[in-house]
Amino acid sequence: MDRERFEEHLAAPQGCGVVLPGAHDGAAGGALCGDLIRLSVVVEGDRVVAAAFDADGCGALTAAGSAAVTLVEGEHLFDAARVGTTAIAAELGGLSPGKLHAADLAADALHRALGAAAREAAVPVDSERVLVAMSGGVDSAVAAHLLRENAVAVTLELWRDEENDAAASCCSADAVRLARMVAHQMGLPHFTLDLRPEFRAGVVDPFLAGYAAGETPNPCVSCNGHVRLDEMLTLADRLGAPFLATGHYARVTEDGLLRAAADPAKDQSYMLAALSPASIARMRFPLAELTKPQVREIAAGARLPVASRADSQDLCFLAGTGKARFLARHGGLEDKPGEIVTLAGDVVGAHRGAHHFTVGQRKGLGVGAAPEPLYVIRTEGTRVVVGSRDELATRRVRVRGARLHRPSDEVDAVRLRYHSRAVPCRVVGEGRSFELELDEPFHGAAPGQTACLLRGDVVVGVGTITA
Ligand SMILES: Nc1ncnc2c1ncn2[C@@H]1O[C@H](COP(=O)(O)OP(=O)(O)OP(=O)(O)O)[C@@H](O)[C@H]1O
Repeated sequence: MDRERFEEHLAAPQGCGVVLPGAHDGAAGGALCGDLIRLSVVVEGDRVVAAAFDADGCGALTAAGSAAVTLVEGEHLFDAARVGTTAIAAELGGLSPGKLHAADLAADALHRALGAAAREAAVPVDSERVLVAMSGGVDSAVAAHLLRENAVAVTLELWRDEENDAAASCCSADAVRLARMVAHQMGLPHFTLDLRPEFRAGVVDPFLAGYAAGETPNPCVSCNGHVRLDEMLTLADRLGAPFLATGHYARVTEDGLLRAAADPAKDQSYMLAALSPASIARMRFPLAELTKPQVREIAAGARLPVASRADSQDLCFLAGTGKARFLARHGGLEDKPGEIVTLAGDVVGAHRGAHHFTVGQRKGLGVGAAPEPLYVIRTEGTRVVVGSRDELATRRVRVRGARLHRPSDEVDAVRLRYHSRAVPCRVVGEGRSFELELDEPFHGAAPGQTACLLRGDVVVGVGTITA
C-alpha cells in the first residue's frame, strides 16, 4: 500500500463539494453502513467533461470519491465505465481489506451516475458494437466473453426489496457488483441502468393486478417483451451499438423470427415470445447453439468467476420473499378463506385464499380421500373448483391480446406453459382475440399465461390465455 497517493487525495480531494449544473448523480451507502457518497458526472456526446462528489463518512470514502473523479474526468464515456473498485483502489496506492468498502461505494455511486448519464449520451455508431446484457449469472457472462472484442456491458437494477435485502439498502445489489466485476475483468465498459420505476409500472403492477383478477400472469414474458429489452435497445442506440446480446438460449431464423434453441432442455424462446420483429432484428443470442454444460465449460476455461454459479430459479423480484408474502405486501392480496368445490358443486375442502392456486395445480389442495387425484379447474371469486384430470383437459383455448407475425393459417402448434411441450393446433377466428383448436387435449391452460404460437419450432405470434 502506497500511503502517499492516499494522503494526497485526502488532503486535496478532487471535485469535493463542487456543484455541477446539468450533472447526473448517483448515490451509494446509507444509514445502515454509516457511509454515504454522491457522485456527479456531466457527459457531453461521448465524453465525461466534468465530475464531482460529496462524501459523508470516513476519510477513506473521501479519498475514494476523489480517486473516482480523477479517473473519469475528461475521459471517454467507455473508459470511465471501465473504472471500478480495483481501479479506484489502485489510484489510492492500494487499500487494506477494511478500506475496500469505500472504493466499492465510490464505484457504485459512479456507476449509478454514469448509467443515468448514458441514457442521454451520444456515442458515434460502430457497426460491430454490441451491448451485452449481464445479469451476474454464468450465461450472460459467457455471452459477453464470446463477444468481448466488440462488447459494452449493461446490468439492470430492476427491484430492490428494502425489507428482505438489508444489504441492498446499504450498498448496491450484489448481482450488479458481480456483473460489473466480471465485465471489468474482461476489460469491458460496464453500465448500470436503474429501471426500478419502469419495472414496477410495467411488470410488477400488472403481475399484482393479474393475481387480483384470479389469473396466473407471466411477468418474464412481458418484462422481456415490453420493458427490459426495449430499454436496453434504447440504451444501445445512445451507446452507438446496433446490437443487443443476452444469455438467452434461443435462435433467430433467416427471416427474422425467434426459433427454439438448439438445446431443447434450455430453450427460452417462450420467454422471449413478446419481442417484436423490429427488436428481434437487433438481438444476438451467442448461446443459441450451445448446451448448458458447454457454456459452463467455456466459463471455466476462461476462468470467469461465475463459472459455477447456480441458475436462477424463481422470478427475480421474489428472491428471498416467496410469492404469497410478496402478493400480500406489495399487492394487498391478503388471504381470504373459501371453499374447494367439485364441478358438481360438492364442497370437498377449504382453502386460505384463491390466489394461492393456479389452473392445473394438484399439490397443496389438502383434499384427502378422493378416489382419484384432483386438480384445480378454475377459481371463481373465493371458490376453488377442482376436478379429475379428464375434467381438466381442454381442446379449445381462448387467447386475447394476440400479435401474429405471420398469417394465422401458418400457426400449427402452441406452447401454453413455459416448460410444456408444443400442442398441435389451428387458429379459429381473426384479430387480436381468437380461439385455438387443439389436436390433443391440454391439461392446465391457465388464464394469464402466455400462448406462444408456433410454426414448427419458430415463434410466429403470441397472446394471453383468457378464461
Ligand atoms: N438484471 C439484468 N441486467 C441485465 N441483463 C439481464 C438481467 N437479468 C437478466 N438479464 C439478461 O437476460 C438473460 C436471461 O435472463 P434469466 O433471468 O433467464 O437468467 P439466466 O438464464 O439464469 O441467465 P444468467 O446465467 O445470465 O443469469 C441473461 O442471460 C441476461 O443476458
